[in-house]
Amino acid sequence: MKIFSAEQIYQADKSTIQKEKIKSEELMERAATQLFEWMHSRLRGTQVKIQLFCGIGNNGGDGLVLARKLNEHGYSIKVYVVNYSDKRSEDFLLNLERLKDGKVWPDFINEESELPKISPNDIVVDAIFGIGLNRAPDEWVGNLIKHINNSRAFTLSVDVPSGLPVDRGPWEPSYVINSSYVLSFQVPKLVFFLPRTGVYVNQWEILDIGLDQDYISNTETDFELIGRPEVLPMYRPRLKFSHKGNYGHSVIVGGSYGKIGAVQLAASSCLSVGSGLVTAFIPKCGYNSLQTAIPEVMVLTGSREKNISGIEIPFEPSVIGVGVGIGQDDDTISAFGTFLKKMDSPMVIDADGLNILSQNPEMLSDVPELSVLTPHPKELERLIGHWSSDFEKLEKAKTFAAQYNLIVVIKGAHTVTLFNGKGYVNTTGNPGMATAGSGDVLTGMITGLIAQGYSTVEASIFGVYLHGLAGDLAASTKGYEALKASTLVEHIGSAFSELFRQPEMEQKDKS
Ligand SMILES: NC(=O)C1=CN([C@@H]2O[C@H](COP(=O)(O)OP(=O)(O)OC[C@H]3O[C@@H](n4cnc5c(N)ncnc54)[C@H](OP(=O)(O)O)[C@@H]3O)[C@@H](O)[C@H]2O)[C@H](O)CC1
Ligand SMILES: [K+]
Repeated sequence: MKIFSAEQIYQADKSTIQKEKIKSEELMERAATQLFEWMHSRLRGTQVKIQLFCGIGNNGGDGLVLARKLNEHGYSIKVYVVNYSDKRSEDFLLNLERLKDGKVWPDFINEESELPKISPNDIVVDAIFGIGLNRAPDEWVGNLIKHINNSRAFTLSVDVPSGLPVDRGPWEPSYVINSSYVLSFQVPKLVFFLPRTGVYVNQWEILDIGLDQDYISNTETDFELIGRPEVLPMYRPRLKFSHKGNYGHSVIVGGSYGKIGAVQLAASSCLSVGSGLVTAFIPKCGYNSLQTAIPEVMVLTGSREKNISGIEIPFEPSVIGVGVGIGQDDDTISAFGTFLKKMDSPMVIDADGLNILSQNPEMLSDVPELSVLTPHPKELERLIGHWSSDFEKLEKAKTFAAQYNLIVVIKGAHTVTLFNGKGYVNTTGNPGMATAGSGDVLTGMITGLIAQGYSTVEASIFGVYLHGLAGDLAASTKGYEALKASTLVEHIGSAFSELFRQPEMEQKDKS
């Protein structure tokens, strides 16, 4: 699903109004009707107090229409207009009159007003600011937002949490609504998925308000949300008359004394995702344990006992996953540098492989083009430097990826794969996956997919999605805390099956 910028959403708005020959107020009515139906289908007339805080723009206008409809259906409502500007939108004004026609008179809140009482049992509708927010809210508006947050009432945000800009980090982090639920019009917003801004969104849902489909399908976006519909077309079915030679030979290079398990996890994930053959290159100390743990994996060792000091692969691998558990011994660093120079196969570089690159940036130009780097935020910071917002991080990482013609997979709650100026935002996974070895599993999975002929970017997007799905399936039986990286590997097969589960079966499961 495409993730539009605010500008593109306004454009979609305009295009819908022109094409359908409707007025903007009708689109607002349509949007707010969706809001009302969402609430009404859940509340079914419950007499809970609903406090609606409406700004003076179109986000506030949506709130006023919703208030009118709730009132018409007998709900107990209280409406406040947060009067932060004289520049009220036309549709706001029109709907203010319509609300008054229904004998609902809002209280106007300004700088001098007392903060209204909000009980934790109330429902707050947050329609103060939408995607039009373009500067820091005034202090008194910020204080109102803090007051709403402190009330602990269930807070339903219209389109976006108020105070959260959609194309940058917030000016003042405490002046943003902590939304219990965001009902976002037509498209998800990027800020829902980024670590510093996603924290304001507990849950979100899209409301389809029928914006122009032609505009939506013909417009290129900088970011895309990756769900099942996006990954299914990437899947490469295995052919009946194929053999292991058709599915590539992966090499996993890594490990050091005490960290052979990292290679074990990567190699077994690589096999489980379908790589035809897998060879591991490790220091001698890991030979017995690795051969015993995974009989399917072939093992090559270097000359040293405890770490890698030279890497010789006596064949041309389809792909190389390198860095897991490799350590940062001086000899390992120079072995890694030499290896990068002589190899042409695409690589998936993780962990200390990345740390070696950040300390020896001259090596970056030797990384084969279109290889994949899989940093977690700390490793990324070592590679690209500090950032002050998620947006700056994404821009810097995009520039870095373009400079070396690489794919950068920024791991996190919503892992973002960056390639060719575009970001692919993953939707699977859970906090149980924040555990030792989880990254090694991802490295193995992406490597194994590349071995089978997936392009490196598809392998990254698909691998990240499957890894998260395996984690979700594992968590459904194990819970978050007990989830181990090896449990992820065990669930890779079910993750593939889950991809092809029919919607009817899902329905049946729910009943
Ligand atoms: N296509 C859709 O998704 C539809 C969305 N709708 C809703 O419309 C809002 C966007 O409405 P808009 O009026 O453009 O913007 P806001 O309501 O977010 O803000 C109103 C104005 O407030 C001014 N502003 C911005 N920041 C501040 C601030 N910190 N303090 C004071 N005032 C501020 C700004 O105007 P200026 O001229 O003063 O800059 C804003 O324009 C969207 O989120 C949806 O809820 C439609 O209802 C249906 C279609
Ligand atoms: K809002």
